[in-house]
Amino acid sequence: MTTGTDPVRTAGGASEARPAARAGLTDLERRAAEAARERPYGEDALIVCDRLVRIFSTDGVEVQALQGLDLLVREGELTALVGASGSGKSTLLNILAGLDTPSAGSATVAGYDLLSMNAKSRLRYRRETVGFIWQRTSRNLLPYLTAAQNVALPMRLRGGPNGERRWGRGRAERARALELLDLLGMADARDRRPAQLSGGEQQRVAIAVALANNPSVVLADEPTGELDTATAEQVFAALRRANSELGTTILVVTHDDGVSSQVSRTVSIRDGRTSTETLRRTERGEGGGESTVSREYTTIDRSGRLQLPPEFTEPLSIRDRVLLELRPDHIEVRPGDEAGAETEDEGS
Ligand SMILES: Nc1ncnc2c1ncn2[C@@H]1O[C@H](COP(=O)(O)OP(=O)(O)OP(=O)(O)O)[C@@H](O)[C@H]1O
Repeated sequence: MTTGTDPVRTAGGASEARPAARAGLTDLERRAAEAARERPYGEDALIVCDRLVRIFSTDGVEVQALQGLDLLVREGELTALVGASGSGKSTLLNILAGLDTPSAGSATVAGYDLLSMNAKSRLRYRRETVGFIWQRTSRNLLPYLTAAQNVALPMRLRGGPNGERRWGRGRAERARALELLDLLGMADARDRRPAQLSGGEQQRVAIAVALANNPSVVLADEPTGELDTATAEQVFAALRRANSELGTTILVVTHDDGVSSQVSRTVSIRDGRTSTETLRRTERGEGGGESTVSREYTTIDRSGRLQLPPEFTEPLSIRDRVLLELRPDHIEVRPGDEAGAETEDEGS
Protein backbone atom coordinates (compact mmCIF):
# COMPACT_ATOMS: atom_id res chain seq x y z
CA MET A 1 0.00 0.00 0.00
CA THR A 2 1.20 3.48 -0.71
CA THR A 3 1.61 5.75 2.25
CA GLY A 4 1.85 9.54 2.37
CA THR A 5 -0.59 12.39 2.32
CA ASP A 6 -0.70 13.18 -1.42
CA PRO A 7 -3.55 11.87 -3.52
CA VAL A 8 -2.27 8.85 -5.41
CA ARG A 9 -3.60 6.70 -8.24
CA THR A 10 -1.61 3.56 -8.84
CA ALA A 11 -1.02 2.05 -12.28
CA GLY A 12 -3.39 -0.80 -11.42
CA GLY A 13 -6.21 1.71 -11.13
CA ALA A 14 -6.74 1.53 -7.34
CA SER A 15 -7.50 5.03 -6.17
CA GLU A 16 -6.80 6.27 -2.68
CA ALA A 17 -7.38 9.96 -3.31
CA ARG A 18 -9.39 12.24 -1.06
CA PRO A 19 -12.63 13.42 -2.77
CA ALA A 20 -11.34 16.90 -3.77
CA ALA A 21 -8.05 15.58 -5.13
CA ARG A 22 -9.88 12.77 -6.86
CA ALA A 23 -12.11 15.28 -8.61
CA GLY A 24 -8.94 17.06 -9.77
CA LEU A 25 -7.55 13.86 -11.24
CA THR A 26 -10.84 13.01 -12.91
CA ASP A 27 -10.88 16.47 -14.42
CA LEU A 28 -7.31 16.02 -15.70
CA GLU A 29 -8.22 12.69 -17.26
CA ARG A 30 -11.33 14.14 -18.89
CA ARG A 31 -9.35 17.04 -20.35
CA ALA A 32 -6.65 14.69 -21.67
CA ALA A 33 -9.28 12.45 -23.28
CA GLU A 34 -10.96 15.49 -24.87
CA ALA A 35 -7.64 16.79 -26.21
CA ALA A 36 -6.86 13.39 -27.72
CA ARG A 37 -10.28 13.27 -29.39
CA GLU A 38 -10.07 16.79 -30.81
CA ARG A 39 -6.64 16.61 -32.48
CA PRO A 40 -5.83 13.79 -34.86
CA TYR A 41 -2.24 12.59 -34.49
CA GLY A 42 0.18 14.80 -36.38
CA GLU A 43 -2.44 16.98 -38.01
CA ASP A 44 -0.10 20.00 -38.01
CA ALA A 45 3.10 18.10 -38.89
CA LEU A 46 4.81 17.84 -42.27
CA ILE A 47 6.32 14.42 -41.56
CA VAL A 48 4.12 11.98 -39.68
CA CYS A 49 5.30 8.47 -38.81
CA ASP A 50 2.73 6.52 -36.90
CA ARG A 51 3.70 3.15 -35.40
CA LEU A 52 6.04 2.46 -38.27
CA VAL A 53 7.30 -1.10 -38.60
CA ARG A 54 9.89 -2.46 -41.06
CA ILE A 55 10.80 -6.10 -40.96
CA PHE A 56 13.58 -7.50 -43.15
CA SER A 57 13.72 -11.22 -43.83
CA THR A 58 16.97 -12.72 -45.03
CA ASP A 59 17.66 -16.44 -45.15
CA GLY A 60 14.67 -17.14 -42.92
CA VAL A 61 15.86 -14.71 -40.22
CA GLU A 62 13.66 -11.71 -39.43
CA VAL A 63 15.12 -8.39 -38.33
CA GLN A 64 12.73 -5.75 -36.96
CA ALA A 65 14.57 -2.61 -38.02
CA LEU A 66 11.67 -0.33 -37.01
CA GLN A 67 9.48 -1.47 -34.14
CA GLY A 68 6.51 0.88 -34.06
CA LEU A 69 8.33 4.18 -34.50
CA ASP A 70 6.42 7.45 -33.99
CA LEU A 71 7.88 10.71 -35.25
CA LEU A 72 6.43 14.13 -35.97
CA VAL A 73 8.39 16.87 -37.75
CA ARG A 74 6.74 20.24 -38.16
CA GLU A 75 7.19 22.54 -41.13
CA GLY A 76 10.34 24.64 -40.90
CA GLU A 77 12.12 22.45 -38.34
CA LEU A 78 15.76 21.43 -38.58
CA THR A 79 15.91 18.06 -36.83
CA ALA A 80 18.77 15.64 -36.31
CA LEU A 81 18.08 11.95 -35.91
CA VAL A 82 20.81 10.20 -33.92
CA GLY A 83 21.31 6.60 -32.87
CA ALA A 84 23.85 3.81 -32.61
CA SER A 85 24.70 1.69 -35.60
CA GLY A 86 21.81 -0.65 -36.40
CA SER A 87 19.20 1.43 -34.55
CA GLY A 88 17.15 1.91 -37.73
CA LYS A 89 18.10 5.42 -38.90
CA SER A 90 18.83 4.57 -42.54
CA THR A 91 15.79 2.31 -42.73
CA LEU A 92 13.61 5.24 -41.67
CA LEU A 93 15.29 7.64 -44.07
CA ASN A 94 14.90 5.23 -47.00
CA ILE A 95 11.17 5.01 -46.26
CA LEU A 96 10.85 8.80 -46.05
CA ALA A 97 12.81 9.10 -49.29
CA GLY A 98 10.27 6.86 -51.04
CA LEU A 99 12.95 4.23 -51.74
CA ASP A 100 11.48 1.59 -49.41
CA THR A 101 8.03 0.82 -48.00
CA PRO A 102 7.19 -0.05 -44.39
CA SER A 103 5.80 -3.44 -43.35
CA ALA A 104 3.12 -1.80 -41.17
CA GLY A 105 2.09 1.54 -39.71
CA SER A 106 1.78 4.75 -41.66
CA ALA A 107 4.06 7.48 -42.97
CA THR A 108 3.02 10.70 -44.66
CA VAL A 109 5.20 13.54 -45.89
CA ALA A 110 3.68 16.81 -47.10
CA GLY A 111 0.38 15.02 -47.65
CA TYR A 112 1.88 12.08 -49.60
CA ASP A 113 0.93 8.72 -48.13
CA LEU A 114 4.17 6.79 -48.53
CA LEU A 115 2.44 3.40 -48.29
CA SER A 116 -0.13 3.87 -51.00
CA MET A 117 1.73 5.99 -53.57
CA ASN A 118 1.60 4.67 -57.14
CA ALA A 119 4.67 4.80 -59.38
CA LYS A 120 3.67 8.14 -60.90
CA SER A 121 3.18 9.94 -57.61
CA ARG A 122 6.33 8.33 -56.21
CA LEU A 123 8.33 9.84 -59.08
CA ARG A 124 6.69 13.22 -58.54
CA TYR A 125 7.28 13.00 -54.78
CA ARG A 126 10.96 12.28 -55.31
CA ARG A 127 11.42 15.01 -57.89
CA GLU A 128 9.41 17.81 -56.28
CA THR A 129 8.69 17.21 -52.61
CA VAL A 130 11.93 15.83 -51.19
CA GLY A 131 15.58 16.63 -51.78
CA PHE A 132 18.40 14.31 -50.69
CA ILE A 133 21.96 14.57 -49.51
CA TRP A 134 23.84 11.28 -49.13
CA GLN A 135 26.95 10.50 -47.14
CA ARG A 136 29.11 9.62 -50.14
CA THR A 137 29.89 12.88 -51.85
CA SER A 138 30.21 11.03 -55.17
CA ARG A 139 26.57 9.93 -54.94
CA ASN A 140 25.37 13.55 -54.77
CA LEU A 141 27.13 15.15 -57.72
CA LEU A 142 27.88 14.18 -61.32
CA PRO A 143 31.66 14.34 -61.81
CA TYR A 144 31.61 15.77 -65.35
CA LEU A 145 29.32 18.73 -64.53
CA THR A 146 30.36 21.96 -62.84
CA ALA A 147 28.84 22.97 -59.48
CA ALA A 148 26.32 25.28 -61.19
CA GLN A 149 25.39 22.62 -63.77
CA ASN A 150 24.89 20.05 -61.00
CA VAL A 151 22.49 22.41 -59.19
CA ALA A 152 20.61 23.21 -62.41
CA LEU A 153 20.18 19.53 -63.37
CA PRO A 154 17.22 18.66 -61.06
CA MET A 155 15.36 21.71 -62.42
CA ARG A 156 15.86 20.44 -65.98
CA LEU A 157 14.77 16.91 -65.06
CA ARG A 158 11.68 18.12 -63.26
CA GLY A 159 10.05 19.27 -66.51
CA GLY A 160 6.70 21.02 -66.87
CA PRO A 161 3.44 20.34 -65.04
CA ASN A 162 2.87 17.16 -67.06
CA GLY A 163 6.48 16.04 -66.94
CA GLU A 164 7.28 17.43 -70.41
CA ARG A 165 10.75 18.85 -71.10
CA ARG A 166 10.88 22.62 -70.86
CA TRP A 167 13.37 24.04 -73.31
CA GLY A 168 14.72 27.57 -73.28
CA ARG A 169 14.70 27.91 -69.48
CA GLY A 170 18.45 27.50 -69.11
CA ARG A 171 19.03 31.10 -68.09
CA ALA A 172 16.44 31.05 -65.25
CA GLU A 173 17.78 27.72 -64.03
CA ARG A 174 21.35 28.95 -64.00
CA ALA A 175 20.29 32.11 -62.13
CA ARG A 176 18.60 30.03 -59.43
CA ALA A 177 21.59 27.70 -59.25
CA LEU A 178 23.91 30.67 -58.67
CA GLU A 179 21.56 32.12 -56.04
CA LEU A 180 21.59 28.85 -54.10
CA LEU A 181 25.37 28.48 -54.37
CA ASP A 182 25.71 32.05 -53.13
CA LEU A 183 23.42 31.36 -50.16
CA LEU A 184 25.62 28.44 -49.15
CA GLY A 185 28.86 30.37 -49.57
CA MET A 186 29.84 28.47 -52.74
CA ALA A 187 29.42 31.17 -55.41
CA ASP A 188 33.13 31.14 -56.25
CA ALA A 189 33.01 27.43 -56.98
CA ARG A 190 30.29 27.67 -59.62
CA ASP A 191 32.49 26.65 -62.56
CA ARG A 192 34.49 23.97 -60.76
CA ARG A 193 33.88 20.24 -61.10
CA PRO A 194 33.49 18.05 -57.97
CA ALA A 195 37.08 16.75 -58.22
CA GLN A 196 38.27 20.35 -57.84
CA LEU A 197 36.33 20.79 -54.57
CA SER A 198 37.06 19.59 -51.02
CA GLY A 199 34.70 17.08 -49.36
CA GLY A 200 32.97 19.82 -47.34
CA GLU A 201 32.59 22.04 -50.42
CA GLN A 202 31.09 19.12 -52.35
CA GLN A 203 28.53 18.59 -49.58
CA ARG A 204 27.61 22.29 -49.62
CA VAL A 205 27.04 22.06 -53.37
CA ALA A 206 25.01 18.90 -52.68
CA ILE A 207 22.78 20.94 -50.34
CA ALA A 208 22.19 23.39 -53.20
CA VAL A 209 21.32 20.45 -55.52
CA ALA A 210 18.86 19.13 -52.91
CA LEU A 211 17.23 22.57 -52.68
CA ALA A 212 17.06 23.15 -56.45
CA ASN A 213 13.39 22.32 -56.92
CA ASN A 214 12.36 24.10 -53.74
CA PRO A 215 11.36 20.89 -51.94
CA SER A 216 9.19 20.82 -48.81
CA VAL A 217 11.70 18.54 -47.08
CA VAL A 218 15.42 17.85 -47.39
CA LEU A 219 16.62 14.47 -46.08
CA ALA A 220 20.31 14.04 -45.34
CA ASP A 221 21.89 10.68 -44.52
CA GLU A 222 25.15 11.13 -42.61
CA PRO A 223 26.10 14.16 -44.75
CA THR A 224 29.18 14.79 -42.62
CA GLY A 225 30.20 11.14 -42.15
CA GLU A 226 33.30 11.48 -44.30
CA LEU A 227 34.34 14.90 -42.97
CA ASP A 228 36.49 16.13 -40.09
CA THR A 229 34.84 18.04 -37.23
CA ALA A 230 35.62 21.57 -38.45
CA THR A 231 34.40 20.84 -41.99
CA ALA A 232 31.32 19.09 -40.60
CA GLU A 233 30.47 22.26 -38.67
CA GLN A 234 30.60 24.27 -41.91
CA VAL A 235 28.20 21.83 -43.55
CA PHE A 236 25.82 22.12 -40.58
CA ALA A 237 26.09 25.90 -40.77
CA ALA A 238 25.04 25.64 -44.45
CA LEU A 239 22.08 23.43 -43.49
CA ARG A 240 21.03 25.93 -40.80
CA ARG A 241 21.27 28.71 -43.34
CA ALA A 242 19.07 26.86 -45.85
CA ASN A 243 16.60 26.17 -43.05
CA SER A 244 16.43 29.74 -41.75
CA GLU A 245 16.62 31.60 -45.08
CA LEU A 246 14.39 29.36 -47.19
CA GLY A 247 12.26 27.83 -44.42
CA THR A 248 12.95 24.33 -45.75
CA THR A 249 12.23 21.50 -43.32
CA ILE A 250 15.41 19.44 -42.89
CA LEU A 251 15.91 16.01 -41.34
CA VAL A 252 19.52 14.92 -40.87
CA VAL A 253 20.51 11.41 -39.87
CA THR A 254 23.79 11.00 -38.04
CA HIS A 255 25.48 8.72 -35.54
CA ASP A 256 27.33 11.71 -34.09
CA ASP A 257 25.92 12.60 -30.63
CA GLY A 258 27.66 15.97 -30.75
CA VAL A 259 25.19 17.10 -33.40
CA SER A 260 22.75 18.32 -30.73
CA SER A 261 24.87 21.45 -30.36
CA GLN A 262 24.37 22.16 -34.10
CA VAL A 263 20.57 21.94 -34.37
CA SER A 264 17.58 23.00 -32.32
CA ARG A 265 16.00 19.55 -32.12
CA THR A 266 17.68 16.16 -31.81
CA VAL A 267 15.65 12.97 -31.76
CA SER A 268 17.39 9.78 -30.78
CA ILE A 269 16.42 6.32 -31.99
CA ARG A 270 17.04 3.17 -29.99
CA ASP A 271 16.05 -0.33 -31.16
CA GLY A 272 13.85 0.96 -33.97
CA ARG A 273 11.91 3.45 -31.83
CA THR A 274 12.34 7.07 -30.90
CA SER A 275 13.58 7.21 -27.31
CA THR A 276 14.64 10.73 -26.33
CA GLU A 277 14.50 14.21 -27.72
CA THR A 278 16.75 17.19 -26.98
CA LEU A 279 15.44 20.68 -27.58
CA ARG A 280 17.84 23.59 -27.72
CA ARG A 281 16.84 27.21 -27.63
CA THR A 282 18.38 30.60 -27.14
CA GLU A 283 17.19 32.61 -24.14
CA ARG A 284 17.76 36.26 -23.47
CA GLY A 285 18.82 37.01 -19.88
CA GLU A 286 17.79 40.05 -17.82
CA GLY A 287 21.05 41.83 -18.67
CA GLY A 288 20.32 41.40 -22.41
CA GLY A 289 22.89 38.63 -22.89
CA GLU A 290 21.92 35.43 -24.72
CA SER A 291 22.49 31.90 -23.55
CA THR A 292 21.66 28.51 -25.04
CA VAL A 293 19.55 26.18 -22.99
CA SER A 294 19.10 22.55 -23.93
CA ARG A 295 16.87 20.00 -22.30
CA GLU A 296 16.50 16.29 -22.89
CA TYR A 297 13.03 14.73 -22.90
CA THR A 298 12.01 11.08 -23.05
CA THR A 299 9.55 10.45 -25.85
CA ILE A 300 6.29 8.70 -25.19
CA ASP A 301 4.73 6.82 -28.07
CA ARG A 302 1.13 6.59 -29.22
CA SER A 303 0.52 3.56 -27.04
CA GLY A 304 1.92 5.32 -23.97
CA ARG A 305 5.27 3.46 -24.05
CA LEU A 306 8.47 5.15 -23.02
CA GLN A 307 12.00 3.80 -22.72
CA LEU A 308 13.70 4.30 -19.36
CA PRO A 309 17.40 5.00 -19.93
CA PRO A 310 19.88 2.55 -18.36
CA GLU A 311 21.49 5.43 -16.42
CA PHE A 312 18.21 5.63 -14.47
CA THR A 313 17.22 1.98 -14.24
CA GLU A 314 20.58 0.45 -13.35
CA PRO A 315 21.34 2.37 -10.11
CA LEU A 316 17.88 1.42 -8.79
CA SER A 317 18.12 -2.17 -10.09
CA ILE A 318 14.90 -1.63 -12.01
CA ARG A 319 14.06 -4.71 -14.10
CA ASP A 320 10.97 -6.42 -15.49
CA ARG A 321 8.38 -4.19 -13.81
CA VAL A 322 7.87 -0.89 -12.02
CA LEU A 323 5.23 0.71 -9.82
CA LEU A 324 3.56 3.79 -11.30
CA GLU A 325 1.78 6.36 -9.21
CA LEU A 326 -0.16 9.29 -10.59
CA ARG A 327 0.33 12.53 -8.69
CA PRO A 328 -1.55 15.72 -9.58
CA ASP A 329 1.32 17.03 -11.73
CA HIS A 330 3.67 14.08 -12.35
CA ILE A 331 3.99 10.33 -12.41
CA GLU A 332 6.25 8.44 -10.05
CA VAL A 333 8.14 5.39 -11.25
CA ARG A 334 9.48 3.12 -8.52
CA PRO A 335 11.19 -0.28 -8.50
CA GLY A 336 8.50 -2.95 -8.71
CA ASP A 337 10.28 -5.52 -6.58
CA GLU A 338 11.04 -3.36 -3.59
CA ALA A 339 11.79 -5.39 -0.46
CA GLY A 340 8.94 -5.50 1.99
CA ALA A 341 6.25 -4.39 -0.51
CA GLU A 342 4.27 -7.60 -0.02
CA THR A 343 4.68 -7.58 3.74
CA GLU A 344 3.42 -4.00 3.85
CA ASP A 345 0.41 -4.91 1.71
CA GLU A 346 -0.42 -7.93 3.83
CA GLY A 347 -0.30 -5.88 7.00
CA SER A 348 -2.66 -3.18 5.72
N1 LIG B 1 18.14 -4.73 -46.53
C1 LIG B 1 18.25 -5.26 -45.31
N2 LIG B 1 18.14 -6.59 -45.14
C2 LIG B 1 18.25 -7.14 -43.90
N3 LIG B 1 18.46 -6.43 -42.76
C3 LIG B 1 18.60 -5.10 -42.89
C4 LIG B 1 18.51 -4.44 -44.15
N4 LIG B 1 18.68 -3.11 -43.95
C5 LIG B 1 18.88 -2.95 -42.63
N5 LIG B 1 18.83 -4.14 -42.00
C6 LIG B 1 18.95 -4.35 -40.54
O1 LIG B 1 18.06 -3.47 -39.88
C7 LIG B 1 18.66 -2.91 -38.72
C8 LIG B 1 18.67 -1.38 -38.83
O2 LIG B 1 19.57 -1.02 -39.88
P1 LIG B 1 19.82 0.50 -40.33
O3 LIG B 1 20.76 0.45 -41.50
O4 LIG B 1 18.53 1.18 -40.52
O5 LIG B 1 20.56 1.09 -39.05
P2 LIG B 1 21.35 2.46 -38.90
O6 LIG B 1 20.92 3.03 -37.60
O7 LIG B 1 21.18 3.30 -40.10
O8 LIG B 1 22.84 1.94 -38.80
P3 LIG B 1 24.20 2.63 -39.39
O9 LIG B 1 24.44 3.85 -38.55
O10 LIG B 1 25.23 1.56 -39.15
O11 LIG B 1 23.95 2.91 -40.83
C9 LIG B 1 20.04 -3.54 -38.61
O12 LIG B 1 19.96 -4.65 -37.74
C10 LIG B 1 20.34 -3.99 -40.03
O13 LIG B 1 21.21 -5.10 -40.02
